[in-house]
Amino acid sequence: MPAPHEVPSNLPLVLVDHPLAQARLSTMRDARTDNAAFRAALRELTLMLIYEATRGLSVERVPIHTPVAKTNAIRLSNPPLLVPVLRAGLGMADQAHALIPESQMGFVGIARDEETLLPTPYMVSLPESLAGRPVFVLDPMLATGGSMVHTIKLLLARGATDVTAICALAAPEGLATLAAANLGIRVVTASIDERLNDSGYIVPGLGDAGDRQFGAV
Ligand SMILES: O=P(O)(O)OC[C@H]1O[C@H](OP(=O)(O)OP(=O)(O)O)[C@H](O)[C@@H]1O
Ligand SMILES: O=c1cc[nH]c(=O)[nH]1
Ligand SMILES: [Mg+2]
Repeated sequence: MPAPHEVPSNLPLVLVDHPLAQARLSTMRDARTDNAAFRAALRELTLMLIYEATRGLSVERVPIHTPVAKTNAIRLSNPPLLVPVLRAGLGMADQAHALIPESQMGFVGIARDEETLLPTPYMVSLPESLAGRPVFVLDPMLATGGSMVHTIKLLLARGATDVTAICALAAPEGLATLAAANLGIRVVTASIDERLNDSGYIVPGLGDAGDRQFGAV
């Protein structure tokens, strides 16, 4: 495993360490934050993560008139498919869609087995072909990396070649798993935390991101 904050060299990573992003993440980390405030902080953090993730997307120029003169409008020429990983990724979906309203959305449902820590998929709703389309996977937590690797393999099997994993926070172990899987993706996250504990939770982390938003199941 890499030491904390060491990023595997074959895994492009954008660390969104802006103070406003760190403030929202701190609200999410605080055990006193209730479900509603947690959801609000995740929405706001998602705005900043998507802002950074979209920075390099291709754009096209379309002639328009302002009230004063002719100019070129700029719009995304190939908007990403948004793929929230249920449940916890649902809390990022609306905000991402609000920022990129022309995007389509697919869905993947995975629950981690808390004994084995292996991903247990229960739902896939994705377009047949993803060739030529950027894809943003939305999941607040990258812990062991098992759920993210499973999701990305579903996307690659449909022809995706441009995948970005967008996470509120990531464990070094999960980044190492992604790098070892060599899937050719990039990661956008607001934090690389210290480690996983014996139960597979991110430390210091924020607990169970699904439960913190929607209640325990
Ligand atoms: O990297 P991993 O070790 O696979 O863990 C990360 C997964 O755990 C959480 O989901 P969880 O399984 O708790 O499901 P939930 O969103 O329904 O709570 C989280 O949202 C990720 O999908
Ligand atoms: O810390 C963790 C690890 C996996 N999933 C979560 O929701 N939190
Ligand atoms: Mg959960």
